[in-house]
Amino acid sequence: METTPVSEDCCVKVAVHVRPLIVDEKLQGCNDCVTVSPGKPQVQIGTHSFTFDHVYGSTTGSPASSMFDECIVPLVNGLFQGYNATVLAYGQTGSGKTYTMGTGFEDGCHIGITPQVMNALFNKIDSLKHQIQFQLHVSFIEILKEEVHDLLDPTSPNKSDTASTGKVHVSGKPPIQIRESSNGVITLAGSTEYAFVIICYNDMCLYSRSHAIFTITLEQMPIIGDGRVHINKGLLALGNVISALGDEKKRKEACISLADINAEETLNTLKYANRARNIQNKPVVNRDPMSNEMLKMRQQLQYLQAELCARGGSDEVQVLKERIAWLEATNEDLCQKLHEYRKKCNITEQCEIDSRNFDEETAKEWEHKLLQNTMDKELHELNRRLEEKESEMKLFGGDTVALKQHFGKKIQELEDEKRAVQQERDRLLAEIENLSAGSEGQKQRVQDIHAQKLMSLEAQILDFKRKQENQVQVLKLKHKSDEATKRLQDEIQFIKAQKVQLQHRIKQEAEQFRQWKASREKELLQVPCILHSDIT
Ligand SMILES: Nc1ncnc2c1ncn2[C@@H]1O[C@H](COP(=O)(O)OP(=O)(O)OP(=O)(O)O)[C@@H](O)[C@H]1O
Repeated sequence: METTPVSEDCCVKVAVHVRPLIVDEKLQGCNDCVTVSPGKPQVQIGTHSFTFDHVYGSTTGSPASSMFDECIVPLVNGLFQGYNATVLAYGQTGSGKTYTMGTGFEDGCHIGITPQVMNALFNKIDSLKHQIQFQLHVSFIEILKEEVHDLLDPTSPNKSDTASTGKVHVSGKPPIQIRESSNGVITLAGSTEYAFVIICYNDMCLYSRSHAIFTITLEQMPIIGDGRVHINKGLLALGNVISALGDEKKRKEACISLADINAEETLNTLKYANRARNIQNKPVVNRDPMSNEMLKMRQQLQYLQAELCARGGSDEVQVLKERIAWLEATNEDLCQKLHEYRKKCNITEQCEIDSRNFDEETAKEWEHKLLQNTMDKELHELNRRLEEKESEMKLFGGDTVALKQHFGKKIQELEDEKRAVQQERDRLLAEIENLSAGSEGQKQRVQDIHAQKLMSLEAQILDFKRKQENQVQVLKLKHKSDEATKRLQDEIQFIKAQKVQLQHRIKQEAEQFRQWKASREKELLQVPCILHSDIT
């Protein structure tokens, strides 16, 4: 159980119950030794004066009939709120503890505290039974010679007798162990505890005893729909002398006798009771942690439900609804604008793409034209060089032919002349041969003529040789010329090859540009389709 402290501390309340002189005391001639101040909770004994919370009995004290309402009812009410309480009757033997606590039942018309507590308890349970489910647990023990015995033990042979006589009897059960837990709670290990969902007054009265501790444990669960949740658990121990000083809230009844023969004991009792008033308590509510949480949630739920109900028909809700409607309309409008903006963005973007495409195309065309121009110039230069070389070649080629014809003719002429000279020589040599058979004179004359002719021929042959040497020189020059021509022809071939390559490149570049332009135009033709699909 969780305990919830309350804000205020409180002292143990002490009430003094002064019983009248009983018959035996009167017979013994006893006199009153206790004086109660009229209308005040004060008691005088000899020279001692004590002030308590209440003083009942005697001729000048409060009537004992008001004791329950004034002292006990607040404790019973506190029990339903989850507070513990103890009512302890203290006093010497025969001072009226049993009479006051009402556990004897032998006094006929008198009803003591315990029966009244039970009566009040069941009345209250009855009035709340539709809202709260209750469970009562009772235990009843006695203390005799410092041993604790269970008076609710069903095996006890004297159970019925003790209930009727109100006297203390030892049950057959082993002594109960008194234990104190770490949080100061006193428990009675081994005691029998009776649990009652619905208990009647008479049932509880069966277990009433004097010189004993009667403990009532009350558990409460609110009835909410089908669910049952523990709220708190209160403990009311009537006459609990064991844990009196450790309990959280106590009501102390001090019973005293008026008889002067008990004056010393009465004085001690009053001193003890007076000290007990100084004991400070800090009341706490025993609450189940789960129920505590549930209670918070329930309170929150109730608060929210109340707020919801309160707002349900208020102007604030109407304003909020209108604001929601306005926000929704604004949102729709903004969505529409966003859609249109995106559409425009797409178109602008496409225009930019087109622009970029246009720029790219222009640049490409410029590049193409520049390249074509450069290559045209290069081709033109090649043509110029080719023309030059061909002109040079033509020049070389013309001279060579003319020279060839010239030398060919010359060689032919020289060959002819050489052949003619050789024939003439051969004829002369033949004539010289024939002259050997003729006259000496004739021979001599003929030889002379022939010698002259031979000389002339030899001179002619020498001339031919010289001409031939010139011819050789000319041929050497021609060879050189042929080599130059060959180089020139190679150059022309090279230039022609370059020209062919350049023309091929020009053609290739033009074709590439044409293809690029065609694909660009094709892309541009596809643009409207892209826009259409994007907008859709
Ligand atoms: N207020 C009272 N008015 C009339 N008679 C009383 C009152 N208080 C006690 N008596 C009577 O005094 C006698 C002794 O009382 P009681 O048995 O209650 O004392 P006790 O303190 O319980 O004694 P013990 O400690 O020995 O059990 C009983 O006969 C009882 O009827």
